[in-house]
Amino acid sequence: MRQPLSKSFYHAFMGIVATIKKERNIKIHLGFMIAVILCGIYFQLTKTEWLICMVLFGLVISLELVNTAIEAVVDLASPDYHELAKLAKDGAAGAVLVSAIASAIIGLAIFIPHLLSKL
Ligand SMILES: Nc1ncnc2c1ncn2[C@@H]1O[C@H](COP(=O)(O)OP(=O)(O)OP(=O)(O)O)[C@@H](O)[C@H]1O
Repeated sequence: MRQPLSKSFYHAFMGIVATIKKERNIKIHLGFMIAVILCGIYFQLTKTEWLICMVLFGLVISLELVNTAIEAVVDLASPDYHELAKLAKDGAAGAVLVSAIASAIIGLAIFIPHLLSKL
């Protein structure tokens, strides 16, 4: 059944809120995000650098939301140990890890030159 667009947005927003409440990892990512924004303001990042940061924030947070959704579905479908459940959970967690490592490397490439220019 189709639901109004405003209701879809409401459910999507509540999904984000529920994940933030439930998952420790997304809180850590949000903490890093706030730290990067504060550092970005301090170092006066260029427009392109801000856009790159925004894409990376979106990527990591989105993957964390998908990871939590996969964990919930796996717990529902396979409460007992199963190799496929393990593959699904570990693969989803791996996707978050890959995006976080890539973001950290790109973040360092953006911030280190700004840091050096201040010395
Ligand atoms: N039903 C299952 N079958 C097989 N392995 C599982 C199952 N549930 C969890 N695991 C294994 O245990 C690991 C931890 O899962 P668990 O659900 O306890 O934590 P998590 O919710 O994935 O972790 P976090 O909340 O920190 O992201 C998984 O990555 C997976 O390797």
